[in-house]
Amino acid sequence: MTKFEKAKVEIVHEKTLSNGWTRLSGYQIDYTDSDGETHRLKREVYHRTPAATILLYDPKRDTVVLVRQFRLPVYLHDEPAWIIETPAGLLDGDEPETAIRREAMEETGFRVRDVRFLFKAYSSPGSSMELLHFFAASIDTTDRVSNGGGLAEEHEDIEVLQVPLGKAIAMVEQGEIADAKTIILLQWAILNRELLS
Ligand SMILES: Nc1nc2c(ncn2[C@@H]2O[C@H](COP(=O)(O)OP(=O)(O)O[C@H]3O[C@H](CO)[C@@H](O)[C@H](O)[C@@H]3O)[C@@H](O)[C@H]2O)c(=O)[nH]1
Ligand SMILES: [Mg+2]
Repeated sequence: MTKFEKAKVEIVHEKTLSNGWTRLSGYQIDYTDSDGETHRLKREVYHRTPAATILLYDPKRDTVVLVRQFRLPVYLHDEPAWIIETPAGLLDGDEPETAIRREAMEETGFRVRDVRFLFKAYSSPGSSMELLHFFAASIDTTDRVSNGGGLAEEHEDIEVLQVPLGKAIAMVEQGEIADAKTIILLQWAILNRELLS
């Protein structure tokens, strides 16, 4: 018997509060709690679409490929806002693997050969529907077929970095890498890098 055996949820009402880049909805739900009592709750949800991210690891050099770009939400924290992340992008209706191959190429110029699906994770489940698909691939210098840098028509302005894995981990500890998906993939690399050699 789990705590939530009596719990259930009924959606009573949904209203679009904002319909810009991301739709924001206000919900009223009848939440029956673990004691069997029903309460009407208000919750707001960002309808983020699925996305994917990838660890590009060069086993010969023990380096990872990271991207640096401007992120407005970080700027609003008064922090340095050109932050370092693993390559990532929205699926835009494609299968996750197709999408991550496309994003890796657009952002870094690396053509990904074999790709390994790792896991899916909700990036912020209390407020956002975003579900991130995590991948890893081994690359070497010959797989770099263009400069990457992102799509000019979307005003993407991306710097491509090739960083020793040990240095990237030190950058997490020093706060120089502060993006959750990136930290997850770097830690996966420390635990599992022999799978990519
Ligand atoms: N017009 C408009 N464009 C936007 C907005 N927000 C982002 N864009 C543009 O939308 C494109 C999204 O690029 P992707 O590479 O597909 O996505 P991403 O921004 O890298 O997203 C990834 O990282 C995010 C931050 O960690 C994640 O939130 C996201 O799910 C994904 O993993 C970029 O050209 C970006 O400038 C907006 O509010 N308005
Ligand atoms: Mg991106």
